[in-house]
Amino acid sequence: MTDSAMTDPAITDSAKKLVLVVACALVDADRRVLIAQRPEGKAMAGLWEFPGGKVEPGETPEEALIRELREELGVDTKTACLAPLSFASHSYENFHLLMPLYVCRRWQGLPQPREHVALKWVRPQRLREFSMPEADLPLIAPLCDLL
Ligand SMILES: Nc1nc2c([nH]c(=O)n2[C@@H]2O[C@H](COP(=O)(O)OP(=O)(O)OP(=O)(O)O)[C@@H](O)[C@H]2O)c(=O)[nH]1
Repeated sequence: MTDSAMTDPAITDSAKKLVLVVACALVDADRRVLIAQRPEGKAMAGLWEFPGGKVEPGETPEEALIRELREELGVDTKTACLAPLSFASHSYENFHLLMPLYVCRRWQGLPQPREHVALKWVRPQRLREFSMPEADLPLIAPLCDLL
């Protein structure tokens, strides 16, 4: 590594693995957003996140999100019901997260916490009262603006 690569944060950041994760703000009729609490034993345990997960090879982001919503919450939706809102680009210690956030207002089924400890419907203005992953914090303002 050159001297400049060791001191320039842009260059050192680019050495981190880029991880593509899709996330979704499910929005109910009262304009509340669904957040889910991460279980013990996982990184960032106890934090409240938007449902979603990593995009697997061969999947579009929308396919990945539809799969994750089914696996994590037991709800079904389709691409036409997923509206891109914003994205997070955040450097964690071991990887750089790129996370598009979609809004979904139409789905089938009642969300169940299949992989999380708990689920909560929250008005976007109250999201700051919950501990969320650092990457998610800039996503709160666009949700407040929208809802
Ligand atoms: N689903 C989701 N993941 C988020 C959010 N914010 C955030 O930093 N992440 C990070 O993005 C990654 C999500 O990938 P994941 O859900 O497939 O990974 P995981 O750690 O739960 O499990 P895994 O690595 O065993 O698959 C995690 O590192 C998670 O901490 C968020 O709002 N929603």
